[in-house]
Amino acid sequence: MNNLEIRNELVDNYEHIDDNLEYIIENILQIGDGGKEYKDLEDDFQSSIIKFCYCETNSCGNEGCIHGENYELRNNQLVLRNDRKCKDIIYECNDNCQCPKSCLNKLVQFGPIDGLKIQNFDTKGYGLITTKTLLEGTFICEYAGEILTKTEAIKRDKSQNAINYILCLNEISSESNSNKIQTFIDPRIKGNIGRYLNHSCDPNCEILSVRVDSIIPKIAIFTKRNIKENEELTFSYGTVDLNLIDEINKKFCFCGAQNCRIYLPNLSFC
Ligand SMILES: C[S@@+](CC[C@H](N)C(=O)[O-])C[C@H]1O[C@@H](n2cnc3c(N)ncnc32)[C@H](O)[C@@H]1O
Repeated sequence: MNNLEIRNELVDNYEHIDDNLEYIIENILQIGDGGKEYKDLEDDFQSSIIKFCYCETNSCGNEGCIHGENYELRNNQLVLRNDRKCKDIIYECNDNCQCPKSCLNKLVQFGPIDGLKIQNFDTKGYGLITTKTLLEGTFICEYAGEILTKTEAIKRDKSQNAINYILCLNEISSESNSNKIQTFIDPRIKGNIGRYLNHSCDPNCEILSVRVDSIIPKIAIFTKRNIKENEELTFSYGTVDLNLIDEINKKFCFCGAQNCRIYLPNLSFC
């Protein structure tokens, strides 16, 4: 499939298996409580990135361009470059950029790949498999849900005992090492296809933080290696710190990997 020819807007044809869930194709802001923390989050959610580029080439490879050269064409498909400038954080080009419409630095913003299927894995609940083979560096989907304040994330974390969907992304600011940017996403009730991805201690996918036009990052799932058809897609939910897991929240991991850490990772709120 040639992504470049087919996609120039977000396309997501997936749906939930449970009618009580609301399918959303992008992150949305939680319902507010009017407090300062919520208002700050709302400001961030509504703010736009003002750094755009003026590149004349498809790859935005100009020296000084903050965006480009994150992806490359392999087998007629856009995949992550191994030698990209920044390993964890990606800035994609947006509508304000002056680069050509055919710019290669737009991928996550166009939505999930085709061929994802929800499957029941018994001990782990539902999971996501791919019905086709995938190259290393392929974008799978976003982990999209409600963007929460930290207070709301902690509150919901305490009440989501059986199955927990809240993901906390920690980014270290380049300006100051001590400045951590935290993003809390909950796709439990309002979420996209990414909410079905299970954890593995030896995952075949990884998460990257991707920004297009908002300060709030998208959490994007990419393959870490070539993947065969019908394989389950997994990523690591984080680290396991037994000192931080209380008995009630200790959950066994059933990933089946040789290096399995026995318990599911716990949310790191600090
Ligand atoms: C983001 S959801 C993944 C989808 C979920 N399995 C479902 O049925 O909707 C995360 C939850 O899935 C379950 N889960 C994910 N990975 C697991 C694993 N390796 N072992 C056991 N349970 C797992 C846990 O209940 C976890 O809180």
